[in-house]
Amino acid sequence: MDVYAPESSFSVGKSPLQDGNTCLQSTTETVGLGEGSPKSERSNDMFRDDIFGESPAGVRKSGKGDSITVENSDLNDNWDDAEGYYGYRFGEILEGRYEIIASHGKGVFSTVVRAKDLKTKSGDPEEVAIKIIRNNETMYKAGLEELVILKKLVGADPENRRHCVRFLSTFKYRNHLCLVFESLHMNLREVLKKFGRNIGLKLTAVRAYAKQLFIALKHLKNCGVLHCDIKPDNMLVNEAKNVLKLCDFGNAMFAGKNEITPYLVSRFYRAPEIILGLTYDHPLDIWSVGCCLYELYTGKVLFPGPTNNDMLRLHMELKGPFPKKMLRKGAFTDQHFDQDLNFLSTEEDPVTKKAIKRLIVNIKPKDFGTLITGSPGDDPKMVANFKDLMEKVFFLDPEKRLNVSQALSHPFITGK
Ligand SMILES: Nc1ncnc2c1ncn2[C@@H]1O[C@H](COP(=O)(O)OP(=O)(O)OP(=O)(O)O)[C@@H](O)[C@H]1O
Repeated sequence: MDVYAPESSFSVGKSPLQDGNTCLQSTTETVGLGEGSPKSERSNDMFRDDIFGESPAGVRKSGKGDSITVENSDLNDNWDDAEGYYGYRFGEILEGRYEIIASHGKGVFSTVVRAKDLKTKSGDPEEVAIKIIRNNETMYKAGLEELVILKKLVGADPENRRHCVRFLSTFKYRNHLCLVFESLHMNLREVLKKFGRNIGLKLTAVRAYAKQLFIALKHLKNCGVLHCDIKPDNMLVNEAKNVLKLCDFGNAMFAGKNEITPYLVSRFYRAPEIILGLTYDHPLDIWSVGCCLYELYTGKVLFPGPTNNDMLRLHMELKGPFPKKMLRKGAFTDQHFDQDLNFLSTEEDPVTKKAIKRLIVNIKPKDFGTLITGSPGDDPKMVANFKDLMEKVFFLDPEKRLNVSQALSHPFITGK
């Protein structure tokens, strides 16, 4: 299989019943939900709120959106709400060119709208997505950083084959930085909700998405970019759901000497090197992709820790104790381990309700096989290959973790 070959159509749900739409089993483009494709459900998704770090509003590098109380920089701008989100209207034309037709979603950092580009080269209107950054100095600056990364990624992919959402242009409108992208249909959190709640997607769909994600990661690596916020919410698919693109480069940074912070990446998808305070690099994104692939296949979060300390315990319950060498290098190791490098679980005393530390020794790793059992109809060889890929992605030590080139040539991806 040519890993760079475009994807043909496939169905995503595990069974016709579960899909609630028998069309999903066909290989035609009627795979979508048809009329009234869902507007993003992100803003009222309780689950989504829970995946952020200890900090209430998630983590943005350079303080971007990290529990920031946003002061509207210009209270005379009565088109903004109190939090600096732009109060757009349907039918409104931005930049004399983009007519807003629907909403795509809302994040900590922006509102994303669907718009018609009325000034295309061909003369036919085309749909675009416009990310309207909140009117706030910190977010504006962060938006400019995102722009630098987007330009780098698009410049290095002239043929649009690397599965990163296509950045088209930028403009400033009523004090908001606006980023224009190709418009996609829905994010994978929504796909999972619609087609795979609690039971996940078909392994063939997971494989197709995995391949495209690794192509995106390879592109990021070639450009020296770390995404730092890979999660199903930041993966978009087209209407046929056979093309996936990575989006939201708002946390992305160039690899190199970056600030050590225990809250980078949404918590469930956060690699152990981040939590322990080691230097980090491309393997951190591989870890997040691994968490997402497991979640896509099973419909369940692999490491649903409510705190960083719980996350480390869950990591060890799957993979066994951390290598001592790794722990010795961590800037935050002493928050979670004693002097002899035994794990200290932070728990609530049932009587006093105060936080106490409990020493945990002899943590035994699980066999990944018990977590991935395969679903009826799955090719056993493909299931075995998937397990093997997962085992290699979840090396606690980032230096031993599967790298993106190895991932692209892994039998689960190549089918060989
Ligand atoms: N090009 C696009 N096409 C379709 N939908 C999109 C597009 N870009 C973004 N969206 C939708 O808008 C949501 C928010 O986008 P994005 O993550 O870039 O914004 P954000 O403000 O940085 O959010 P977050 O709070 O997650 O960091 C996405 O999860 C997705 O549902």
